[in-house]
Amino acid sequence: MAFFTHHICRGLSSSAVRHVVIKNVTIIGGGQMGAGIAQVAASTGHAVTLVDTNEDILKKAVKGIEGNLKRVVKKKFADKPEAGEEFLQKAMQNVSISTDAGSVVQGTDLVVEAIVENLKVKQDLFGGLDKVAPAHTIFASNTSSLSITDIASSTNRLDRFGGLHFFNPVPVMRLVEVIATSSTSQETFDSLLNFSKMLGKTSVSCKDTPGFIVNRLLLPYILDAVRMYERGDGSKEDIDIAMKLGCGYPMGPFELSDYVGLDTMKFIMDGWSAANPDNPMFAQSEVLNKLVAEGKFGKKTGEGFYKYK
Ligand SMILES: CCCCCCC[C@H](O)CC(=O)SCCNC(=O)CCNC(=O)[C@H](O)C(C)(C)COP(=O)([O-])OP(=O)([O-])OC[C@H]1O[C@@H](n2cnc3c(N)ncnc32)[C@H](O)[C@@H]1OP(=O)([O-])[O-]
Ligand SMILES: NC(=O)c1ccc[n+]([C@@H]2O[C@H](COP(=O)([O-])OP(=O)(O)OC[C@H]3O[C@@H](n4cnc5c(N)ncnc54)[C@H](O)[C@@H]3O)[C@@H](O)[C@H]2O)c1
Repeated sequence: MAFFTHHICRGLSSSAVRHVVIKNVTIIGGGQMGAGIAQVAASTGHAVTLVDTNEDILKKAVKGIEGNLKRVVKKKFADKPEAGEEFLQKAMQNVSISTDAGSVVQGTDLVVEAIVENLKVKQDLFGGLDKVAPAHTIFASNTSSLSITDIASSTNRLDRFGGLHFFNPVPVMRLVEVIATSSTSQETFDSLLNFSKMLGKTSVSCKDTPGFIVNRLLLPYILDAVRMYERGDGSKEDIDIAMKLGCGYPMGPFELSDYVGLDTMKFIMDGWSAANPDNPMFAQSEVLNKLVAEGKFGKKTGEGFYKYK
């Protein structure tokens, strides 16, 4: 009931409350999610700096963004190739890269973090950035499963901190979950909603609860599929076919796991298992542990539940 009232209040007051106009965005983490968020933000007119500790990953991300945009342009501007070329040039000019987050946040309105799913690493990153980012800068995490409140606790800007949970692949998936903690200001919440709208996404919000809406429902489904496979009740191929043809899902649970990344999936599981040690849902999975130990993280490494080479 408390949540309902809170939610309505946010909705009613949103038109009256000012929001920060987000023009300059720093995205930290140049992997699948960071690159996707950068692509969408750059192609909707935002000046984007993509940051990663690994320069090769940044180069790969920029190449990937350009390749994706070329595909989009070819389709969207089929009758107007010049306008398409101009769109591509503008979007690519909006993207710059850096390996030093601290030096680029000076001029940024919003930091979106999409680094490894580890609380301590995220806290260290935000704690450091909090000391150097301008006062008006909003911080947001793209975490799949961690508490936004816990991540924000490493900073002194609890009112300017929220969750922006995008879905993979970002350019295609239309949803963003916008999460306010009990300390997030209305202005910050509205700014994040407005930013999501500017990216062309539909947003939903919920309390800062484990997995928010989508992953709270998706995680048990995927883990049940893994247990079913481990028990030998069905092959992974048949389980995938069943969920695609029986439910109309675009990917089966094993294809989706490989797509998300088995390393990320294990980070999520381990985090929830530590928080809920008695819940059998989060018990260790032998199959998942083995694949991750072998460096088979799914599509991004060429092998996971399936081979992609
Ligand atoms: C235990 C833990 C479990 C929880 C994990 C949680 C993880 C996380 O927090 C939440 C998630 O994200 S959950 C995950 C949520 N995600 C899901 O559930 C995803 C489920 N899968 C899907 O929706 C579809 O299989 C895809 C959209 C991936 C591919 O579609 P398809 O029909 O099989 O193949 P297609 O015909 O080739 O592509 C169609 C169009 O998409 C375009 N495109 C494709 N990839 C692209 C990229 N990387 N970039 C840009 N664009 C890309 C492509 O160009 C084409 O565009 P066009 O304009 O039409 O020519
Ligand atoms: N993969 C998905 O489907 C998905 C969907 C939604 C949300 N998420 C979340 O998004 C985040 C990133 O996931 P991903 O799939 O893009 O991971 P990824 O492994 O593809 O990319 C993570 C990137 O972060 C970089 N990195 C790590 N620590 C860093 C630091 N301190 N500073 C700068 N860069 C750093 C790594 O070099 C890597 O390139 C995670 O929190 C994940 O839970 C993932």
